[in-house]
Amino acid sequence: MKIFTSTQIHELDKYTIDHEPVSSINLMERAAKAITHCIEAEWSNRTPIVVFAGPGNNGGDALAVARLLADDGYQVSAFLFNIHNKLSNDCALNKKRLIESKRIKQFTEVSVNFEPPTLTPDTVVVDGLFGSGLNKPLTGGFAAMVKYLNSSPAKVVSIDIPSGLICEDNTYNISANILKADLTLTLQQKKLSMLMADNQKYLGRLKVLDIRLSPEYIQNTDCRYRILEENDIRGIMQPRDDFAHKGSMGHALLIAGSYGMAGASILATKACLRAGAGKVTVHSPKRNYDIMQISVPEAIQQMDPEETLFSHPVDTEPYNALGIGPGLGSNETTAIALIAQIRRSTCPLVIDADAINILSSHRAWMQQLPKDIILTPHPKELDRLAGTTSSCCYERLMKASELAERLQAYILLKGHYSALCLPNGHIDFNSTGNSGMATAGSGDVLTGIITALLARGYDAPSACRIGMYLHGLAGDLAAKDLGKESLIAGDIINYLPKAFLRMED
Ligand SMILES: NC(=O)C1=CN([C@@H]2O[C@H](COP(=O)(O)OP(=O)(O)OC[C@H]3O[C@@H](n4cnc5c(N)ncnc54)[C@H](O)[C@@H]3O)[C@@H](O)[C@H]2O)[C@@H](O)CC1
Ligand SMILES: [K+]
Repeated sequence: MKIFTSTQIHELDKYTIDHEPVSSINLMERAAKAITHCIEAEWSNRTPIVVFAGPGNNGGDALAVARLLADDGYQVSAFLFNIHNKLSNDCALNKKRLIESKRIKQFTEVSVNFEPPTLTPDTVVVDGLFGSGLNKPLTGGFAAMVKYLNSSPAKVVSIDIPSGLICEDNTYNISANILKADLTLTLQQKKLSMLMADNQKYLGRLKVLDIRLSPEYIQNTDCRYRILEENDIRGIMQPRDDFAHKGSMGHALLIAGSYGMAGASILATKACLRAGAGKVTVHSPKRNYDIMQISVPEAIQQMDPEETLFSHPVDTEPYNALGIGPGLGSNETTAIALIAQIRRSTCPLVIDADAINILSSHRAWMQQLPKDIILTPHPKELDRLAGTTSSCCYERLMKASELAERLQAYILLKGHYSALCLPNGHIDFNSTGNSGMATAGSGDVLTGIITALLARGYDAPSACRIGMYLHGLAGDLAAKDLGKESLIAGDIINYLPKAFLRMED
């Protein structure tokens, strides 16, 4: 699913009007009907409804919803905020239609003073103050209104987007001036800000309503952001060749696990095997030999000359991909071995965990990273790597994207909607996964999976897309059986076969 920017949404709206063709007022009626339908499915007509409409088309939607609900027997009061005496055409037309329909209990147009109504816990507020046209944070009277609604006991349904939340960049927005909805009914597609962890508190439950905007525009318009769905992944997954043998399915090398951190290398290695690599070699310090041999008998052991850490880069000639970092530690000897390893590697590379932390504390080395390298930081690792301390998810995402462009690398920023930042500035969001996967070792599993896919011959973007999707899907399947609370990284590996099976259906 493509994620359009607010500018593109505006164009999509216009294109639909011109090409379907449909008049803009009828398109608004279509949206209003879909919204009304959802509200009626949730609340009976004994529910008092208070509608807050702004001066633009979001307000137009809200006034149309007010009329439709009143027509269906709901007790509706509506407030239209027209402080600059300027309404969009369709908002003005819907104001006229609402007044003419006469079913409404109360309609108030606010130009200067606003006497807030009493909102009871059983009231449903329909928020149509601002939608995708909001281009700066709310201030003054509108900010005060949001605060009043946020402190009221009423349930809030936001049309398109909670008022005050901007579709893309909320870096300088003020949390108190953004409405906290209980239900957000967004039109046609999710907005970028809805994918950010720090904005979830405003959305409540989120539903996407299809209002049949031009499929042609949607298909033909290039888009910086998209959410990867099952079909996108099915489209790039290759069937396993009937004549495959272990030599043709790729030989993956993992350099992982210092003494005391063998678990990370065990998880990455098992995941790599389960993700279908023909052969997996794992390089670890001598003292981890027994535990590795016992835990993953399917893997080939390669021992570092050091007892407790990674110290010697290896020849990557025999391997088709290298994953490095899980449980590696950040000892200076390891740091020097890491950069030497990166320099001499001739195969595709995945850099994770401690390997990322080492690069963060030796930033000059970043210039030596080969093109097309994959980095899989979680937010804190990204902050260290990019040298930022932002608590704003959008700002962090933009930093990750800039870094991906600068390094010509693939940066997979892990999170609920893991974001794959591509060298061309585009960003693909993952749609699988759940909060149960926020557990130690989950990232090591992802590294193992992506390394396997690279070794099997997928290119870097496909390996990242398939890898994060399957990782999340395995987590979802595990959570279905086991619940989220007790999920551990090993469960993700155990459910990886089922995730593959699902994709083969
Ligand atoms: N895009 C689509 O596909 C459709 C959009 N529709 C509705 O149209 C909405 C977008 O309408 P508009 O583009 O008219 O935009 P909005 O209704 O979101 O708001 C636009 C108005 O707000 C003002 N404004 C912007 N930032 C402000 C701020 N910080 N403080 C005060 N005023 C501010 C603008 O000057 C403008 O007057 C959507 O959210 C949706 O609800 C629907 O009618 C149907 C189809
Ligand atoms: K809104």
